[in-house]
Amino acid sequence: MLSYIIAYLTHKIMEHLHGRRTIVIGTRESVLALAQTHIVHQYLLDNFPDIDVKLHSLSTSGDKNQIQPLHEMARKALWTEELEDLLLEGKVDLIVHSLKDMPTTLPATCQIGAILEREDPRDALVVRPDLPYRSLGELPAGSVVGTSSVRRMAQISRLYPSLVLKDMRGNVPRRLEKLKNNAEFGFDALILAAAGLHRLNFHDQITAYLESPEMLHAVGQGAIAVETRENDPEIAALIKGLNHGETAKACMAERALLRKLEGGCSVPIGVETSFVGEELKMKAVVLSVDGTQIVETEVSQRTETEAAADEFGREVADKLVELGCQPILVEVEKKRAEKAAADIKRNEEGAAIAINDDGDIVIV
Ligand SMILES: NCc1[nH]cc(CCC(=O)O)c1CC(=O)O
Repeated sequence: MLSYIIAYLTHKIMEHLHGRRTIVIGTRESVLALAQTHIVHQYLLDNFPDIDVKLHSLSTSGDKNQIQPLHEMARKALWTEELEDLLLEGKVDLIVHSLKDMPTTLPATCQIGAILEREDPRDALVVRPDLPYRSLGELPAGSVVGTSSVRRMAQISRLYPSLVLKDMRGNVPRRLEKLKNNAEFGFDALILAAAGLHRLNFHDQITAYLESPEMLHAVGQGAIAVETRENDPEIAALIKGLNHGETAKACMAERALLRKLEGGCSVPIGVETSFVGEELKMKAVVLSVDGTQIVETEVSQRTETEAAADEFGREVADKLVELGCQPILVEVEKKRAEKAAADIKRNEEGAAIAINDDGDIVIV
């Protein structure tokens, strides 16, 4: 902690000596991360012409081959914590993230400073261009669907048990390439977040949008978050205008739900939220990994503040517990623990763990 403070103060003094204010934005290096960062960068340039804005991009542990040795402990935070260190040291002043990739609990003294207006939060189906099928339901038995999200897998297995789910990794453009190269990779379709495809101008690749009751999306999907230091009024003032009230409230509610249910392990949880006037409506689902067990609910509540949204998310979590989701959570946790034990053994023989699309932990 002391080293952060010293690094931060040194940085501030140097800046003072140089006169003009420079803001540094921290980001991952993926094309999607850079496209999202560009939105924030442009906003700052347009609204604060007297400030210099620089980018500091980093290939985070989560990005590097998307594979980590087990001793590194695969955690969702692998995507975020190296950038958070830079933030606390004052080497960057704000970080632009996909909210979906952020853990529900942030390090002390970091906070979400703004959440931008949500892009389309739905998942999208991309069918290989030479195939005629237009929906998951049209795909013939045995078709191979690529995704590495347990949430997507569980929901597809439940409705379409004859489809074959196969892990698909890599950044968004790479996944689209793998889909087209059937001879080498053997995929017939893949599922990606619509938001990522839209932001990279891949609208024309989308075969169909998936939504409830077929598929609920991940918590925070489609939203961009700006992470800042707590007690940094200067940066807070610069980014305030980026916050979109309804998106922030909907996402706070989703994150509160997940925080209450996840208990440290990754569970197939899907959500769908929308504002109808001042009423926030939330659909939420908890599934077993194979999709055979499901608990779902839909609740609406007047939600005027972020604190109320947080409270609402926790209430929806309680409702899911009342409806009996606990055995599913316990089962998922048990399987995870068994798998972890087996994998420690495998790791001794050289296996590794990786982080998938929704920040879940998988062994490869
Ligand atoms: N971890 C991958 C990730 N993180 C955010 C997005 C898409 C953009 C978003 O959901 O906001 C994606 C790719 C995907 O799931 O297809």
